[in-house]
Amino acid sequence: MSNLLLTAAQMRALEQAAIDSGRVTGLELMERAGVGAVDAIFAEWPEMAAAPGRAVVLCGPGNNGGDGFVVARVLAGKGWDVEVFLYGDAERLPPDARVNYERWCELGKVLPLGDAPDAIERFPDLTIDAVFGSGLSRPLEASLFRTLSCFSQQFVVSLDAPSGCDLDSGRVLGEDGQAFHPALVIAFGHRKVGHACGDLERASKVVVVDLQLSREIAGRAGFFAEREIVHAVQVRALSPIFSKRNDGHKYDHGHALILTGGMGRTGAARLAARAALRIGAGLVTCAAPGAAMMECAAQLTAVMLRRYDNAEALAAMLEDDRINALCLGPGMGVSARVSALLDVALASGRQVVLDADALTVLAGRDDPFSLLHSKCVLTPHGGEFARLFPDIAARLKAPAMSGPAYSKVDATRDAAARAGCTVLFKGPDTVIADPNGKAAVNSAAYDRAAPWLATAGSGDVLAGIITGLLSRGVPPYHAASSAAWLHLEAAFAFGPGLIAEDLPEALPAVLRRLASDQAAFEAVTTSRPST
Ligand SMILES: NC(=O)C1=CN([C@@H]2O[C@H](COP(=O)(O)OP(=O)(O)OC[C@H]3O[C@@H](n4cnc5c(N)ncnc54)[C@H](O)[C@@H]3O)[C@@H](O)[C@H]2O)[C@@H](O)CC1
Ligand SMILES: Nc1ncnc2c1ncn2[C@@H]1O[C@H](COP(=O)(O)OP(=O)(O)O)[C@@H](O)[C@H]1O
Ligand SMILES: [K+]
Repeated sequence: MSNLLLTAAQMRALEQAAIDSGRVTGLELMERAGVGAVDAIFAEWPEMAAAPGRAVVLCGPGNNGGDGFVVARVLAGKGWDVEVFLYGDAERLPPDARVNYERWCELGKVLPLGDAPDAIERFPDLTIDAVFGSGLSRPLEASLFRTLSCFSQQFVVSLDAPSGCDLDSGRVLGEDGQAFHPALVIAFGHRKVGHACGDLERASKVVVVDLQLSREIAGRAGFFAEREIVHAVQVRALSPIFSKRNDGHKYDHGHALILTGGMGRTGAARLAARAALRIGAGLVTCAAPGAAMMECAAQLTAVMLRRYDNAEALAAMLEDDRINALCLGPGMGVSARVSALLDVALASGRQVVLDADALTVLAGRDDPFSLLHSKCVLTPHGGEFARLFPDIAARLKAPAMSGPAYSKVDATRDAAARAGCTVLFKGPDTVIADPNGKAAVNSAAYDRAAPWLATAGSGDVLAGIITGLLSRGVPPYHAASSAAWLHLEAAFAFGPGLIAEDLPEALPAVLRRLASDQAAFEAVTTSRPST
């Protein structure tokens, strides 16, 4: 599956380019969408393919409705009993949707959508929501939302979008943002940004119907500029950064320095340090204030320990230029002392991960971003993001009243541009952006939902994985996005019951799997006959 996440406008541009190529028409694409949707439904629920049942298809006034008419026709052709309802005026349907409306009218009736709730008494086995897709431009009328909500039973399938949800942001349009929750969403062509972030109900599933646009558009890889593209993060088996050279020395893999808080507050930094070591940093040192040395010494083994009591001591430590990545924030507290440490770390020009309290300290400054540089990574959760970027957070929080709505991806891109460094904005939908507009989403949703990752200290582990990757030479944006993916995979490798300590220990299993995927990939490529 492609890991591109498109905006609605990008999807339209791809479809238009395919149509302009003269090799496919809009009507053919609509047919592919509708036929593919029925295949996807039957793949999801094979019992439906085996025994035709009763379906309700709710169509809207645009091409999403057109897809609905195709689905109705295909289901009827397979022996289903299908009732079709239309929101709006058939005379005003766009041309392709109109053609499919007329084709359906040769087979059955179309009733006004307001009558649809009566159909519930006939116990539909399947409901198709084809009211709005990528063309949603304003909030649903309350009566329409009520009608849709009547169908909130198990087998509701939304074509392209749960109607009412903006596909650029995943946000439900409207003051109260009430969401309609289908069991299955069938995305056409590609997943859209809104399938991976925003308010989408995490229990539903998204599958993609391939519209085979690449057949029509040669060289699609370069279709969009890099800064316009959003990727779903996926660490491929091939990446050399996760394995180590056979002849490497520990210093070839970097030296990460993690600053701890005071006595009784060193756990967060120790978690980060363990994660940095597990991801392959050659050396990891925790630097602790004198009063916290005993506490750290009692807990650390492979992670080394140094003492620092103030900013001068940190500056002296950084004279060792083998230390190539720092992590500040976890458990450090918010004080003038931490602020001074921040200055030293940033002035050193090293790669720096700023997390937790370091972000709060930064946010308290008159000019939070003046010392940041391109080798920094900020890892805010929602609260820290709002402290650092209050106007951006307010814009994201305000009700989305029209589409395309401002998304978490837009917000993270704006934040990264302002900060001049990579920003990783945490949450079930973690977004990573760099100052040039590069952006990716690591979505813990659908088949990758891992709610047990929302546990104290898991963010500290993430900061440690990023620091470890930076120390190994992975550039900031890639370190942050790969770390988000590895962190989630580690949560899966362990499963429910996970606590933060388990995450670093689960990383070897994730790396082992990547290595075996790589071996499998190499076996395929080397056995493939050359042409
Ligand atoms: N362009 C293509 O070639 C293809 C498009 N496809 C389908 O077409 C969809 C996009 O079609 P459209 O651009 O026509 O968009 P939609 O079908 O999502 O709806 C747009 C229409 O709804 C109206 N509208 C928007 N929000 C409204 C609201 N809250 N209340 C009342 N009316 C509202 C708009 O004014 C417009 O008339 C995709 O999601 C996909 O399902 C697929 O058939 C694949 C091929
Ligand atoms: N519902 C969720 N599903 C999956 N991951 C989540 C969820 N909520 C939070 N996370 C992830 O858990 C981590 C929590 O980090 P953070 O908020 O900094 O907490 P802490 O400081 O306690 O470690 C982040 O990586 C975040 O992306
Ligand atoms: K829909």
